[in-house]
Amino acid sequence: MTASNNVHPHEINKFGSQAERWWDPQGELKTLHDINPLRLQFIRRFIDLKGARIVDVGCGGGILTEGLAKEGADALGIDLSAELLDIADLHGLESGIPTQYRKISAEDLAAEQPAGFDHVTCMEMLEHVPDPGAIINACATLVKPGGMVFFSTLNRKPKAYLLAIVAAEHVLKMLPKGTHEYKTFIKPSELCQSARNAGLQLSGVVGIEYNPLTQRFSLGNDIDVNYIAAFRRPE
Ligand SMILES: C[S@@+](CC[C@H](N)C(=O)[O-])C[C@H]1O[C@@H](n2cnc3c(N)ncnc32)[C@H](O)[C@@H]1O
Repeated sequence: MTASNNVHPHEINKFGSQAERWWDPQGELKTLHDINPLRLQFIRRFIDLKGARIVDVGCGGGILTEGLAKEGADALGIDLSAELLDIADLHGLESGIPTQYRKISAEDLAAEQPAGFDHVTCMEMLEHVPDPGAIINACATLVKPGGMVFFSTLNRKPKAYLLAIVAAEHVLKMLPKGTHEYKTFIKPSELCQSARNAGLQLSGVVGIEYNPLTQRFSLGNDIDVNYIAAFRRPE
């Protein structure tokens, strides 16, 4: 599979159609807003963001990219949705937080700038592409030796089907219907195997847990649903 066809156009259109509501913290993307501080908290366990050159792969409207830049990173967000990149740019202008965005695939950026970044983030994106392994390879190429790569995704477990699709999309309506497809979810063992094949070493993994009573997310040991994994590219 090449970079140009490692994309589901319907996924790009689906997320692009949500562009105008992307930055509404109570809107359709509320979950991404709610988990963003937790993602940053996990990332900070491994790296110093200040001055670090980071590429955020599949950045969407820039929720994480801006969060990284706010903490002093030199952050570039890449995505294939022009609508989302426009919204990300616009939000950056409004917030005054300096960020850059480009419409380019991870694979093409990796060919253009191998080892061009101190660290790489790729959150909630792998389950939306035909060949996640190719994205993992590209991320491993983009990072400098000694740098970290962070992936988050959904675990292919019945519990994730029940919570991330049945509950979140249909019962609690936290996410728009059709956001996720169970068969695209990725087991931590599969993510680790692909990352190992790409030359990355696992440094840590954490679950993002949801408590329906408090309606709050937290980091924890339960990786059955949504999880973040940190990998290092050896020197
Ligand atoms: C669920 S959103 C996650 C956005 C962002 N990473 C976050 O977590 O805040 C998935 C994003 O992946 C992007 N995407 C899907 N396929 C892609 C591809 N092949 N290359 C780059 N971005 C892609 C979509 O346009 C969308 O912005």
